[in-house]
Amino acid sequence: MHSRAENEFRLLHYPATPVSELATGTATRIAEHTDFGTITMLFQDSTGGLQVEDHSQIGSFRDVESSAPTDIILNIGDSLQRLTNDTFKAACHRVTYPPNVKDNGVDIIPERYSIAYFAKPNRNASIRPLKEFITEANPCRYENITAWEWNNLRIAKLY
Ligand SMILES: O=C(O)CCC(=O)C(=O)O
Ligand SMILES: [Fe+2]
Repeated sequence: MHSRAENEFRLLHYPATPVSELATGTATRIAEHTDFGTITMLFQDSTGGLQVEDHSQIGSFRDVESSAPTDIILNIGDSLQRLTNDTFKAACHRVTYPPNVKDNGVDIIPERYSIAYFAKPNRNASIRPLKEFITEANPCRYENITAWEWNNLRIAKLY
């Protein structure tokens, strides 16, 4: 399913931004979203600001703090959620101001660098739920669609 290595590699640079703009929503670093592929490997610098939504409390986001810049954060993406028929749920995440900046009286959040490696199924592969994840109690939840069709549907919705 990943034999063609149709993956994506993204180098991100977020410029320094006033806290007030992020707090009021005039600016965003990256708005909440799920990734489209199966698994994303994420490397972040020490600036912070990455948050993930708590599946048990939808709408509430928790800070993801790395203990070292060499830490790798693994995110589940939509394709793995579909393939596993919701057994593994995609992680909804976003980047905003780092924890505690408001209390520390910081006006400008420093620039931020991160690297994301998106593992994606072969474009022509179906991401219909695998039969191992379909049971009477958990019937098939997703239509048959290729990874590329799904990718393009998500892009069309975002932009
Ligand atoms: O910069 C980050 O840590 C997150 C980037 C991200 O979520 C993405 O590019 O999909
Ligand atoms: Fe992402």
